[in-house]
Amino acid sequence: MPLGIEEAASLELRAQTCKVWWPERYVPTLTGLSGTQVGGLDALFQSIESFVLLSQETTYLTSTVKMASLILPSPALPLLPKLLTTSTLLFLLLALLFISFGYRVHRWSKLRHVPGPFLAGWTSLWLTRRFMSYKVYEDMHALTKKYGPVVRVAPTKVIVNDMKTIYRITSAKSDYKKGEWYILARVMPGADNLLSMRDPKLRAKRLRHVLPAFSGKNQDDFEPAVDKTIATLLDLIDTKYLSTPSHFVPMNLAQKSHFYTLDSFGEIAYSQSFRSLDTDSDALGIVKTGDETFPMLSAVHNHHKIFQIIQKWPFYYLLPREGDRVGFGAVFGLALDLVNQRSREEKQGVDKKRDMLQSMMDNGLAGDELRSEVAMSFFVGSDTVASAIRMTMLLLMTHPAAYRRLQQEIDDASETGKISRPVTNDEAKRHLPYMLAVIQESLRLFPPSSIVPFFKEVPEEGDSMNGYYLPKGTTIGTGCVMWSMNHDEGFWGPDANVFRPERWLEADEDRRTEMGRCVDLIFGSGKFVCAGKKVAFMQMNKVFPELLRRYNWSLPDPLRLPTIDNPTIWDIRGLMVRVEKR
Ligand code: HEM
Repeated sequence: MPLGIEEAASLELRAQTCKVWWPERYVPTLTGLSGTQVGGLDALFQSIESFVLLSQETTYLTSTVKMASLILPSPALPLLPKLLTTSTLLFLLLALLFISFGYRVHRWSKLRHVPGPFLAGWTSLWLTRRFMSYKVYEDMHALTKKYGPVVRVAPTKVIVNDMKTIYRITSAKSDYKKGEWYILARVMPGADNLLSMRDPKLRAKRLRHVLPAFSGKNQDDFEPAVDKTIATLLDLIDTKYLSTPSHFVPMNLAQKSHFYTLDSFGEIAYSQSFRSLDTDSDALGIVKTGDETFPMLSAVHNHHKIFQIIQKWPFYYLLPREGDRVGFGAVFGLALDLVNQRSREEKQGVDKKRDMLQSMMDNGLAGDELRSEVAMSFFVGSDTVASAIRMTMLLLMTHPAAYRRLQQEIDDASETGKISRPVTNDEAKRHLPYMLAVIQESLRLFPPSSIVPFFKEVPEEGDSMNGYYLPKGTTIGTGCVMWSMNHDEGFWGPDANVFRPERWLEADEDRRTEMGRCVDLIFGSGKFVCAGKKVAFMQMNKVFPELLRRYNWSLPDPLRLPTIDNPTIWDIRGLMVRVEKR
């Protein structure tokens, strides 16, 4: 039977996802085993999905077997064949089920006082389904509205929708640490990066190696690198994508914003562009790798253990590796090339570059540790800001009053010489207050990583919050509540869901600070705060003035509006815009 468009698109997505995780060299074998290309990969994908869903159940079973092995003493082993009659097997099965049930009741009872959906207290699959819907941010909002600030979302997991509590548990002095979830951020098998590293002592050491690179202390200002990329972006638009009243040239703004953040991050971090804007293509496949992996991540946010399993023998051999032409393997290869090239230059006595990579090397980072930081940075350093830029532009194009006011502010500042061409970060911060309000308001409405849970682990002695005691072994999702906190009518007022940058200018200083603290949380906070926050704001502050003073932007076709999903960051498909020179 012919496939419908949606079915075909879903199968294609699954097939693509498989290609990322099972690089090209495996795909022919897998498809050969199972017949047609898409059908075979689809079947494979379904088994992966089932595997993911069952992994949690496997964990229970393992615990059950461990408990059973304590009950069955080892001297009984030689007698085992005699004991294995049908009735003893049946008895053992029942005993296992009983122990398993007991284990679940015990686990449920630890957090029974915390409100939440009934099923969530018994099985992790409830939360997994929410993650896989890509709408977990809305679900978390609905839950906190119904149950209050602390909600149980899985047998050992809660979310907390309270700004003060989140600041407290993430503060430098708190004993909370990153939960096992963070292993999902281990981009390179076997080598942790700053984001995936959980051990507080190792993290403190890595921070010393890595943080100076992000803060820009050891290198030239990052601005020239960003200016260079903006010039390439404007050049691309001027030469290829300008529409006129009689001639429409569609431009995919979602894609170009990602090219901009990727290339400017390349310049800042490695003194070289990734040539996406130059070539107007995802030249190194980094964008594609991220886009294909994120849907997969949403299935495992609640099943990090599966990652621990596949990073070990024998699954290890199936993982992507340098030398692959696509997927993560290709990205590791790129990380290796960048590091090797820099080491060669060092040996040849080439003048030291003053970028992030050099700073990390000068601070003692080398080998796999360095490569893992580089590989991770391709994703954290570009996807999030690209998401913020595309959502801001979409909000502006759909809110003409805000759009006009911002364009006017930029025009006035240009005419009076308050901002130069290209605008500096400092000028933007001092002379474009409405633009800063637009950015804050856009980040508030669409926090870039609003479905990512960033689970934190309650300390050994447990903790009490908002009237609930949380014992050791509980983890708290501090990320996937960002949408909820930033759409809370109690905090933001009845127009919490409305894009209204003016709220930032109308508020008095105390209130503005409080609002800023709430939005700030989308970057994490305290000892877990995003290392690239300054870089992210600089990339945004510098690009909007250039885009708006030079061009007019609009959505050309009201019948073909873009579709928006959130399989980890905001993904807008079909953001085809009309760009006209002013
Ligand atoms: C709008 C843009 C961005 C947002 C919303 C964002 C958000 C976040 C969040 C929520 C975390 C994790 C916090 C936690 O563990 O609780 C994080 C970590 C991190 N981010 Fe960002 N980020 C952005 C841009 C960037 C950029 C541009 C870079 C690189 C230049 C970057 C580098 C990092 C790094 C290295 C970490 C790990 C920090 C650590 O664990 O100590 N981020 N970010």
